[in-house]
Amino acid sequence: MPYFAGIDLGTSSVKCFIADQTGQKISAHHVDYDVAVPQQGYAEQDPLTWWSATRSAISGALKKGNLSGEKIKAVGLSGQMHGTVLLGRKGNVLRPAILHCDGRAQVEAGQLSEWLGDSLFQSLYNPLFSGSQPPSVFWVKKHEPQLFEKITCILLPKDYIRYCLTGEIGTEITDASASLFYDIRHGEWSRQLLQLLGLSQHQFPQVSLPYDQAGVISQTAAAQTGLAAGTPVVFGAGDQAAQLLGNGVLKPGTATSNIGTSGQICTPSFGPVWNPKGNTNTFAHADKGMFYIMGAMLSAGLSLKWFTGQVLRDTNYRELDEQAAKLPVSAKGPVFLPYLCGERTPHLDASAKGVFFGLGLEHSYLHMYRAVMEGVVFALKDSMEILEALHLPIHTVVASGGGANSKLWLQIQADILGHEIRTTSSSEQAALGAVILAATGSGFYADLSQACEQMVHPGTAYALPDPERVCIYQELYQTYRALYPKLKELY
Ligand SMILES: Nc1ncnc2c1ncn2[C@@H]1O[C@H](COP(=O)(O)OP(=O)(O)O)[C@@H](O)[C@H]1O
Ligand SMILES: O=C(CO)[C@@H](O)[C@H](O)COP(=O)(O)O
Repeated sequence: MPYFAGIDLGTSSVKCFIADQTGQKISAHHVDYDVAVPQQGYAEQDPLTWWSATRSAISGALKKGNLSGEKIKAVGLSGQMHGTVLLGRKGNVLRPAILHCDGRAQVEAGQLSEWLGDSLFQSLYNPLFSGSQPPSVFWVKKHEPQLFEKITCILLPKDYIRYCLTGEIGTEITDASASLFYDIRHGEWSRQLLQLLGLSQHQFPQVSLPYDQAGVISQTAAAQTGLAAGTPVVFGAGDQAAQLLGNGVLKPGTATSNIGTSGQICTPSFGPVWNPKGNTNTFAHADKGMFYIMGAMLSAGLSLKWFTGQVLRDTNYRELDEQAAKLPVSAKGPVFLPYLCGERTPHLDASAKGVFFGLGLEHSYLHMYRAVMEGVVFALKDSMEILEALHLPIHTVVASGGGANSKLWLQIQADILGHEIRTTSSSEQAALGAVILAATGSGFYADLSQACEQMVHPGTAYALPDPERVCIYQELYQTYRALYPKLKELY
């Protein structure tokens, strides 16, 4: 039976997931890394650390499954989006990557948006935000001008890993459209932005389809990973398109509620959706011609990781979940605002900060633990409400990302979002999406729909909204919503 490998380069870890043609997990291994914060609001990772972690994740997965590299018929990729990897003339990394959650370039995002006005917004379909590529590159131009002059190539995170695996430079439409250098309306790298920043088309990779073959595993990468030289590698997709795919969500009507390091509500559409308020994103989906619309928060799983790691100093989620689930839900709070790194949807404010509101002597660490989970879901509800106001049909919600491992968090999502929450059988949805791209690109399936039918299966975990808790959370959500406008000035 043929096996396929999917590599998902997350913000907290890189995962290598090996599956057979039915999507069944054969083996998986992940390697964690940190986000460097050299100054307040900055978020960086060294691409060389990604590559070394990816090598270990691949060789670890092969070893755990007792597999030789020859068993893997094709490799696909998924990865954190929007971030900026800068390469020099010899393909050398010029500086640490500036990540999607980096808040340093808020001024630059504002300046570019102001100078280029509505025509830029209309061609990108998305507002620029700090952490997306154009403001980050503009920041480099202003603050590191000598380094800026050395830039030969601007890449997205997972595209750097593919370059290490194959020696070939390239990108694909899901990640290109989310770089915010790509003019969705005209289907090319934005001439306006390139001209303004003094960049040329040659500094950007060619844009392919996610399931196209990008190259093969090189001799060097084979020696470093255990994969066989010559194994086909497909381009892959940005992690939101990949997790949609790994959940089998290709058509409108279903949304994913993703709690990874960051969090997103995403739903497919047949074309880009124009949102004049600019507080959602419209990016290309993995299937040719399809799009998805997304509301994105910055600190989802990260909020819980921060609270358990830095405050409780106890990361036993299972035990904490069990105890917190016993507390009655109360409309009196406390309420947590999960803006630890600023926020994207709906506020687009890199200066926003995390807050616990309404603490009293009656509250314990468990109330705070659950408030963190609730605050994350309130932020996802903000996104859901905007998508619904844009008349996007959402009949079914599928939970995704590391947060879907928590039964309590699934229930909180059902009660706050007011939808039944389903899951799929895989706990590595974005990596499974990368596997699906590999299986389709290597000709094993005719198209992505057929691959999803065969490789994505319903999970046993689900949660139904409880009418009483739904009412209590509606009240608490009003408090949550009222807090940001009152605090904005103080931030
Ligand atoms: N059992 C669990 N209970 C609650 N949260 C969990 C659990 N397992 C993972 N998580 C959350 O999932 C997050 C990681 O999700 P993941 O999708 O792996 O992130 P990324 O792709 O960004 O690396 C963690 O930060 C943590 O908050
Ligand atoms: O920023 C976005 C989507 O806009 C995220 O999808 C990032 O790409 C990172 O995802 P995680 O590592 O948090 O899962």
